[in-house]
Amino acid sequence: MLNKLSEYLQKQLPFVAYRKPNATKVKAVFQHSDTLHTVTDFSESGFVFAPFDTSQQTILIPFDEVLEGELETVTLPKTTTEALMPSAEAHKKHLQLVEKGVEVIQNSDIQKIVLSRKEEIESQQHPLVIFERLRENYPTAFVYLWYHPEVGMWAGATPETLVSANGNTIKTMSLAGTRKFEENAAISWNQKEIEEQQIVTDYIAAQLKKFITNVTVSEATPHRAGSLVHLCSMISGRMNSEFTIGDIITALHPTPAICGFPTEKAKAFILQEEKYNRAFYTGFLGELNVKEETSRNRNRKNQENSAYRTVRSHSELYVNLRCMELTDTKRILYIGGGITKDSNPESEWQETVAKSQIMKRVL
Ligand SMILES: C=C(O[C@H]1C=CC=C(C(=O)O)[C@@H]1O)C(=O)O
Repeated sequence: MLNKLSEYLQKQLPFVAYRKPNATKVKAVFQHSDTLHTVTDFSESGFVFAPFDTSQQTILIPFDEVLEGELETVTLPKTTTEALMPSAEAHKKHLQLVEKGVEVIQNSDIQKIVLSRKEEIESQQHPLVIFERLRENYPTAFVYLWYHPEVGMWAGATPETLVSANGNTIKTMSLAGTRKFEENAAISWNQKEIEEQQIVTDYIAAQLKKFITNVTVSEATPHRAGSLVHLCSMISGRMNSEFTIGDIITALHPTPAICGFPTEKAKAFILQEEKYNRAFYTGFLGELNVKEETSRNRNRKNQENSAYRTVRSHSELYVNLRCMELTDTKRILYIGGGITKDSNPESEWQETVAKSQIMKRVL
């Protein structure tokens, strides 16, 4: 598989390689042409790559060729930029952005806004080395390397599921609140963190109730993401048969975990005040409508074995967090955090620094 990935990189053809949370095998999807396929209503089948702002194009890499297996080790030099600190100017800019966010929240009905920044690092660490080290460092994350010649190259290790659908069974999570992970240390989550995660849970549950009769929400528990820990609730249910995965995706994205609440007002603030294009950061990605054929007996008592085939579809989508864009000479990291009325700008800055180290560690 390594040779094929190198060949696709060299020929500048679209591909995606990914490793699912807690899996050992890598999957890779290779597109046989350099056409730019886009998604219109999520009835398509392929690997989807969606931006934060849905007025921009959602890209699809069709399943032209899919390989699955162990990936050979990349024998190229490995460096790290973990100790690299952002500039004083970036610090000041982020503090100002967060202060503005807190002020707007305190003076309006907005409860939460997720504010972010990007950080450019001069690095030519090879994409396949980045992919390998993300896999080594973050076994419980969804780790990927994605490329399309007309769009660019992205890599990441995200802890967050947007939605997984197996037939009509829908599962998702509400993830928010961030602390540094410390071995054997019990975390006492503060009111700000509990609230920011509850906003996400309530929103997701309310949105899903439009399509699911019995929505189940688990208690919030700590969810480790490399050197960080978040608060996480699992949310699930069975989608009523008149709806599709497209309805669920459209209702969920962008959740308050990466945008804010109320959605439209938070989004308007982000688009106006962040002053940069998030592009695919805080968008989502993953397998869309993978078709699985199963054979079943029409009648179990019937020894004649009149089997019939059913096609079941499954999708597994993740929120594009802890990610970077790879250009020829730079690695551009995207990082953010949830702001509420109680946010402390300096702590929010520190949180983005801690999140950036997830990526710097492998550069
Ligand atoms: C927006 C990001 O994280 C989100 C997901 C988990 C915890 C978050 C937080 O604590 O603020 C964010 O909502 C990011 O990592 O860039």
